[in-house]
Amino acid sequence: MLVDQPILQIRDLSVRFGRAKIPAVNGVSLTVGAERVGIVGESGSGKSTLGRAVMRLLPPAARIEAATMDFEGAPLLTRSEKAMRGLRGNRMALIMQDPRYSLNPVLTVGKQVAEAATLHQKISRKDAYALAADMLGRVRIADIERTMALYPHQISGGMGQRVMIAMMLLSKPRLVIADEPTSALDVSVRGDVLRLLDELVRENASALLLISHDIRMVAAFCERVLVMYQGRVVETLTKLEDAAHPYTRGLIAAMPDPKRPVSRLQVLDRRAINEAGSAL
Ligand SMILES: Nc1ncnc2c1ncn2[C@@H]1O[C@H](COP(=O)(O)OP(=O)(O)OP(=O)(O)O)[C@@H](O)[C@H]1O
Repeated sequence: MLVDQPILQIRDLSVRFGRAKIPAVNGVSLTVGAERVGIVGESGSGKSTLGRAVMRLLPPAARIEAATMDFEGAPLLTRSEKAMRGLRGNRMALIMQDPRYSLNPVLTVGKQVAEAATLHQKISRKDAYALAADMLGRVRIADIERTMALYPHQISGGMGQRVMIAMMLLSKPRLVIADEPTSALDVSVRGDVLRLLDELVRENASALLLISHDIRMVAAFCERVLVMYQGRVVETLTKLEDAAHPYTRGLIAAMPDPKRPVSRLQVLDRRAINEAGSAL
C-alpha cells in the first residue's frame, strides 16, 4: 500500500563501474511507500549495487545516473556528502549480511546503542544506557547487562542483527535497506530477525527493501518482489505462482521448497532466459 508521497521514487537508474560496457544496474524504476519490497536475483544481478546507489555508498569509480532518485520527495543525487552522512543511519539505514562490520569494533554494544540514543534525543548518559537496555530488551536479547559489556566480535551474527535493529528503533529510519540480513545466520534465528525487522518498519511506517537471493523467503515476507537479471528488473511479482519469466522460474526451482523434497537441482537455462529478456 502506498502512502500519498512515496518514500523512495526511482526512475531509470543506471550504475556503471569504471569502463564496464554493461551497467551493473540498467534502467531500473521503482516506487516504494510504507511497504516491504523484495529484490531478488542471482549473484551479480545488481541487487546490492541498487541498494548502495540509493544510500550513495558506492566507490568513486561508480557512475550513477537517474531521471529521478528522490527520498521523501527530495533528490538524492544532488545532495552533498555531508547531507548524505546526515541521512545515513538516521532517516535511511542499511543492514548488511554481517552486522559486525556495521558496528563499531572498539565500542561495547551498550556504549554504541546508548550513543545512538543520545544522537536522537537530549538525555543524560545514565538515561541513554537505560534506554539502550530497554531497546535491547525489545529486540529480545535475553542477558541484557552481559551483552551490553561485550564488543561486536564477541557476539553472534543473530545478536548483531538484533543490536542493529535496536539502534534503528531509536533512530526510526523511513527507509531500511536490508542486504542479505539473514543469510549468515543460523536457520533457527532467521525468522526471529525477520519478525523484528517487520516490527521495526511497521512501527515507523517505513519502507523496507529486502535484498536476497532467496526468492521463496522474500516472497513469503514482502508485499512485492522485483526480480533482477543482468542489472534489469525483469519481473515484479506479488506471489510466486504468477512468475512468468523463465529466469524467475529458474530461481524458484533453484531454491529448495521446505514443503517439497527436491530430487534434482534445477539449472538455469541461459538461452531461454536471454530469449525471454530480449522479448521484454
Ligand atoms: N566495486 C565494484 N567495482 C566494479 N564492479 C563492481 C563493483 N561492485 C559490483 N560490481 C559489479 O556489478 C555487478 C553487480 O554486482 P552486485 O554486487 O550488485 O550484484 P548482486 O546481485 O548484489 O550479487 P551478490 O548476490 O553476489 O551480492 C557485478 O557484475 C559486479 O561484478
